[in-house]
Amino acid sequence: MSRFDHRKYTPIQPIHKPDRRWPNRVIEAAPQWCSVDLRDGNQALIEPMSPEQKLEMFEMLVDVGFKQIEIGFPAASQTDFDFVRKLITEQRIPDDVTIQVLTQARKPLIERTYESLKGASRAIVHVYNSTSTVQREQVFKMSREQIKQIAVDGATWVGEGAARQPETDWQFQYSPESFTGTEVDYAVEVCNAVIDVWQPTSDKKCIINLPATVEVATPNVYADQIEWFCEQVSRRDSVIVSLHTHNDRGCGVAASELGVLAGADRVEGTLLGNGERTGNMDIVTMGMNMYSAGVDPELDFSHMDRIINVVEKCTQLKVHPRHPYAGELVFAAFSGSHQDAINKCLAQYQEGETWEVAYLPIDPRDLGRNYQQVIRINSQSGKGGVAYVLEQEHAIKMPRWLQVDFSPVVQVFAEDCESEVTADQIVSLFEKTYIEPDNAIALKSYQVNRESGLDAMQAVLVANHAEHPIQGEGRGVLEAFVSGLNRHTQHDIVIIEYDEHTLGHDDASEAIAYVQVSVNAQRVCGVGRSRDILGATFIAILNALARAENINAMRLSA
Ligand SMILES: CC(=O)SCCNC(=O)CCNC(=O)[C@H](O)C(C)(C)COP(=O)(O)OP(=O)(O)OC[C@H]1O[C@@H](n2cnc3c(N)ncnc32)[C@H](O)[C@@H]1OP(=O)(O)O
Ligand SMILES: CC(C)C(=O)C(=O)O
Repeated sequence: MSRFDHRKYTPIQPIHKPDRRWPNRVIEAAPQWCSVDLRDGNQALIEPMSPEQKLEMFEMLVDVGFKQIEIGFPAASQTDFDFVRKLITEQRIPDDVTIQVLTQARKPLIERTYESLKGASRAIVHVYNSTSTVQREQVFKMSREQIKQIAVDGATWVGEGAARQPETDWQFQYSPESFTGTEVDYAVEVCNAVIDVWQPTSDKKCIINLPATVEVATPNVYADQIEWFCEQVSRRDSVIVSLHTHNDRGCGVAASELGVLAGADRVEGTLLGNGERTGNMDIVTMGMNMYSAGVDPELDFSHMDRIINVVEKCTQLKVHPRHPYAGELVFAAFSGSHQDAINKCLAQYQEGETWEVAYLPIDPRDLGRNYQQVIRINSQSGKGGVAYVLEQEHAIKMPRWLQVDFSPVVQVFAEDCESEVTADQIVSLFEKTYIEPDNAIALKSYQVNRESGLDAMQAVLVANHAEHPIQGEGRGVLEAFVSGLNRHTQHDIVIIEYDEHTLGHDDASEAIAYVQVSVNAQRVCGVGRSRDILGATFIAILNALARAENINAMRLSA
């Protein structure tokens, strides 16, 4: 018998709410954000953060723009207690930032919590107890009334503690922990009892935080619960409804997004989603989802690499390379058709316009990334990507016919090395293929005379350590050069395509010339580089000829 048996599990029963309104809404403004990196994030770590790490994280959260930060569970450990004290006594809390601390609904813990907060100018005291059926029946082994009483007692002790320290501007927060596993009418009943104790007003609101402590259903079920709660809770205009979702089913962000549509005012989460088990809902993703829809998240993620660096350092967990908006690979395109589309869209994009670039939901530069990291080359890449890399990294603007010619060269190389091909490897492949082919024929000197519209040219070529003087005529220098080559080599060389540009912007810049020639009916490309554009073109033709000779083992005749 397999142990893999889904009949062991039962689905969560959604609430009946045919009048739901949230599906017709869109998010148009940022919710109040609260970072719980230093509490829920911290409590889930293999090694909780050191005081130095906590401070570094706190300062980064402030810089990102959080106005509410849950800084710990001061009654739980001396480290957390001391950290709260440090922030307060060293006056490290900016005037527009409110610290929040968590406590169980137990009197000694609440008293210790207030002790940690002495001297704070403002603080949110967050008290919780579990209300779900599983916790009531199996953990606490208490009735609904008894569980409600824990909440009411907790709220009372929180109120009393605040009254003893009137110098601080207090706000109270209550979480019916495991809300999503709680009958929603019972959750409202418990929260209303807490609200009755605290007597909030529209000027002095309390926060009711509704956690998906463990994510157990699709996000629409959570949204229905939130909308229903918002309709039923007492003193709605005096209550800030807050969300706290986890990611057990991979929908933590979606649940918070739908919860906001359903009427919530506030969202708790962590940067990049660290937290218990699969993590807390990721505020970077939710904020950037808003940003990419043209809504100001009121958080600044422009220095994403700093955020990643601090989060990785403090959590000792690596950010996944495919993590939304932040991962190393999320703006990288390896596949040919994606590169082609990105390349074409970026070429048309003008600074200041609405962003519409295929395959790039946002402009990577907004997060401190650059376009160089966008197009990356492996065996799945196409000509556009390779051309993009050469242009970005080395100012080489291959004409389309050369892109077509070069792409298979890179592909074979990528297949052979079975890994990503770097920009340096691409440029050296390019040089080896077109600029420095084996048995290259060098241009030692040349001279052009123009008389009555006819160019006569003489040049000295060097191949296999021997000099080869050539001379030719034509209605243009290139024709004259090719006629000299044809005469000397007995080949039939015809220029099919030609392009050139400078590699820089000053007089000292080199020119680069690209040619496609037919050598005895075989098409072959060559590239030449020189301070002199004419010389660059002759070199390009000679390199094409050398490549044709290599292919056919022909040799320049004496
Ligand atoms: C979903 C969440 O993330 S909630 C936050 C969870 N975070 C943490 O727990 C991290 C910090 N916690 C701790 O370090 C410890 O739990 C402490 C120091 C706070 C308390 O430790 P202990 O006193 O050993 O108690 P413990 O946490 O094991 O709790 C068990 C007891 O408290 C009761 N309890 C648990 N939670 C609560 C609560 N929120 N309110 C009231 N009582 C509670 C339990 O019923 C149990 O009672 P019992 O001893 O009579 O059976
Ligand atoms: C204390 C509460 C808000 C919590 O962390 C949770 O339920 O996940």
